Order: sequence, then structure tokens, then C-alpha cells
Amino acid sequence: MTAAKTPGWLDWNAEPSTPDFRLPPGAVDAHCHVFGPQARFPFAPERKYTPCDASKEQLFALRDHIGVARTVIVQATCHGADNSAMLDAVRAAGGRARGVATVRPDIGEAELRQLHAAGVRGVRFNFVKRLVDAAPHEDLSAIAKKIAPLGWHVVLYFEAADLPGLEGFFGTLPVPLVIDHLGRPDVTKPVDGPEFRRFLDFAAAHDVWVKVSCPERLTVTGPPAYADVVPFARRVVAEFPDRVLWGTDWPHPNLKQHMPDDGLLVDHVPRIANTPEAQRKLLVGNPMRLYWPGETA
Ligand SMILES: O=C(O)/C=C(\C=C(/O)C(=O)O)C(=O)O
Repeated sequence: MTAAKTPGWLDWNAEPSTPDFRLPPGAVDAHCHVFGPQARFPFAPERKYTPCDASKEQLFALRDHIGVARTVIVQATCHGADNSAMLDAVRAAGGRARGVATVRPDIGEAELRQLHAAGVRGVRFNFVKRLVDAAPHEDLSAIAKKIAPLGWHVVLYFEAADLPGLEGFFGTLPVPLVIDHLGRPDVTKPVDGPEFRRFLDFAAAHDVWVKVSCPERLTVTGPPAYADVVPFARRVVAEFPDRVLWGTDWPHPNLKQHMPDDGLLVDHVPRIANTPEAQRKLLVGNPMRLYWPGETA
């Protein structure tokens, strides 16, 4: 018995355009997911939404269509701490994928080593209230301490308005930090305003990595240019050229107004990283250093 998709949630675009922008050789999609198929990989009972299926085969077809060489497959909340769909996809990618998992604080060293051997290199802490019930900080601290010896990092997903209440805790985590989707800024506020400056100052103070992904989630002015998001992404690329990452966020869960064309998301890249050097760092050098250290793209 498969669960019905959350009403009103859009399906991912099955016919993405061919990008005009050619990704450089070795480009990495540093943020994407697999969902199910739920007949084989059921969704978590505690989830707050039910997506449509989005299989590893469909992810790899998109990867090849837009010219990406490697993917970082991030555990989504719809699968909770059951990482089996993500692990199945990472293992099937033949070294061309890494994983970011969701784990519980009681996870043991043996299981962490199995995840590492499978290609996992980080865990995700999600603070977006519409997605999860917040975990106690002591549980997250316990996880961070357990993953530190493996050289893993923590991927953080939060709303910008919640950063003031979270940044103190983030500063205690003994591992590198990676922030999803620009820290979800309110793009109706000025890019030079105090809110985004606080985010930039936090990012600088803690040497965090920042994903300049998901313009489609942040925009008010809408596709295809996502013009209101561009200044925020450009500022992060300019201030942290060696610690920015890019991803499609395919299959784009929880979108109701519009579903992006992943080909156009690729064409968004040169608007935010406007030199070949900046593009190579964003798309190749930075993600390779974080997820495939010591390997060549
Ligand atoms: O896919 C994303 O990164 C964004 C979302 C969902 C999740 O991250 C998730 O369910 O784990 C969202 O904003 O709804």
C-alpha cells in the first residue's frame, strides 16, 4: 500500500530543458535527493509531507542530461533516519555520489563506519519547523561528537529568522558546517541589510560552507530569472569563493506555486558566479575538496 502524495505538491519536471550554460567537466550537484520508490523504500511514518517517487535512475538521468559528473545525495525528512534509499543510490553511482545522512543520537561507531564505507560524509540537522519537530540540542551535539573522528561535516537547514536563536549552538559543533540554500534569506529585505549581514558575519566567523541553491524556494519575483535571489547568491559567492557549493535540489519537494526546470537552474549559475574561475570553484573545486578530498574531478 503506497501513501498518496501530499495534495497540492507539484511533481518534479520530467522534461527539463537542455541548459544553455555548459557545466565545466567534473561538475558536482552538491544537493539533491532520492525519494523511494516507496514500494521498496517506504517513507517515514513521522514525515510531514509525502512526495512523489523520485528514483536513483531518474536522478542519474537528470545528472547526465544537465552535464553533472557527481552528486551529493542528501537525506530528506520524508525518509526520516531510514537512509536506505539514499545509500542504495550512493552505492549504485560507482564512486560518483556521496551521501549526507540523518542519524539518531544513539547510533553506534560500527554503523557510522558502515555509512562511511558506503560513501556518507556528513549528517543533516534540519530546523525548518514545517519539516521536522526540532531535536534537542544535546542530541545533536552527541551526534556531532560521534561523527567528528570520521572527518564528516554537519549540513544545517534553517530559516533565516531562526539564526539568532541557533547561531550560538551552531558555534559549539566541533565539525565543519554546511548551510543549505543561502540560509533561506528573506529576499524582500535589502541584501545589505542587517539580517543578511548577520548571516554573512556568522558564515565568516565559523568558516562555514554555503550552498547557493534553491532560488526557486526563496524568490518572490519568480522564474525564470529569480532576479530577487541573485544579489544574495552573488554576495555569498563573492565573500566565500572557496566555500560555496551548488545543487539542483532535485526532485524539489514541497513546491506548490511552480516547479523549476532543472535546465534553467543550470542557466542560473553564471548569473551568480560570473567568471570561469568562480564557476569552477563553485561547481568543481569546492565540492571535490569537501566530498572527494585528494581525488581529481
Ligand atoms: O529539499 C530541500 O532541501 C528543501 C526542503 C525539504 C527538505 O530539505 C527535506 O524534506 O529534507 C523544503 O524546503 O521543503
